[in-house]
Amino acid sequence: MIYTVTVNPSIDYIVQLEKLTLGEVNRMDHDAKLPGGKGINVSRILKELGQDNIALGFLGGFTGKFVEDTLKEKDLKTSFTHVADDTRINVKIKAQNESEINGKGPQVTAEEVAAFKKQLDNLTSDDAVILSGSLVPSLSQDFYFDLIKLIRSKGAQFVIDTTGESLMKTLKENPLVVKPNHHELADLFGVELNGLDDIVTYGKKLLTLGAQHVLISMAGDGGLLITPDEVYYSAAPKGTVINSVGAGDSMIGGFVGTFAATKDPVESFRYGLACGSATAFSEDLADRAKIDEILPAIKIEKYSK
Ligand SMILES: Nc1ncnc2c1ncn2[C@@H]1O[C@H](COP(=O)(O)OP(=O)(O)OP(=O)(O)O)[C@@H](O)[C@H]1O
Ligand SMILES: O=P(O)(O)OC[C@@]1(O)O[C@H](CO)[C@@H](O)[C@@H]1O
Repeated sequence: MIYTVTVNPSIDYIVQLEKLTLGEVNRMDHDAKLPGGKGINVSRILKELGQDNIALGFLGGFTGKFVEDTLKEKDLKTSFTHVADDTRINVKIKAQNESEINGKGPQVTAEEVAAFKKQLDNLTSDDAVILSGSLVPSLSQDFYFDLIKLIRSKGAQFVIDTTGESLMKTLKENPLVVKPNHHELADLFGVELNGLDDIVTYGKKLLTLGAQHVLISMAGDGGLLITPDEVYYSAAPKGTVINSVGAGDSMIGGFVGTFAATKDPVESFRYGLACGSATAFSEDLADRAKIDEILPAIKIEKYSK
């Protein structure tokens, strides 16, 4: 089974207007309320790909109820730990450019954390856990790392979508895949990356440090897959970007869901790219029809310096 963990889910409140003027009353043209949070987005893409999975994490209050009800309507399997405080609302403003205001998230008590962790007690080597998104304020920065040690002690695989020191620290536990974008990769090593050669050089360091596969996403410039044997590159397919929120999560969902089914990293990369772009070209996350429409446009080539 694949489990996703969204410690800090959200309602994503997407607001569209032609122009945002700070300090004025602005009127929106269109809005949408979507269940959000990185792990939840991964779960939704896995479901589109027909990959059985269970979404875990913390949900609370009327906002948490909205998220849970919406996921149930979409027939997703969930097993959230309920908390007293409200799940956050993240505001995504699409105007002249895209701006996001993400909430801090609810307080989570020690009892709630213990109840959540119990769900990982029965993991086996057939399972994979995808940990994604920010932590809530009451949790220590070591929370993910402690979970990873628990997951690895059961022989299960893990994937973590995080950045900076938290990512570096987890590499020695051999994540199935890591997916920094090219800016995050540069920040990770405190360098400026000029072009694909530089990106590959630093991406390979993540393999050396312990990742099993490295995906580097580059938004409209496509992506790279680095395996111990080869490096692959694909440009992004052309299309009209409608809402790129969740493109990175979709890429992870596409990769992990396909890897679980095929164990083929290149095929997984193909689906990762298609899911990422299909989400960028959709109002909400990609659905299966959009993913299938994009797949033929993905052209992967071996990359050599
Ligand atoms: N403008 C775009 N056009 C085509 N494909 C895109 C575009 N933006 C994203 N994608 C696809 O989605 C993948 C992931 O996007 P991106 O690099 O923006 O991830 P990210 O930085 O983790 O995104 P986010 O945090 O917004 O989810 C890209 O590698 C690409 O395949
Ligand atoms: O605040 P975090 O946890 O880093 O990111 C949360 C978030 O921006 O990530 C998803 C897109 O990747 C959205 O659904 C959600 O609002």
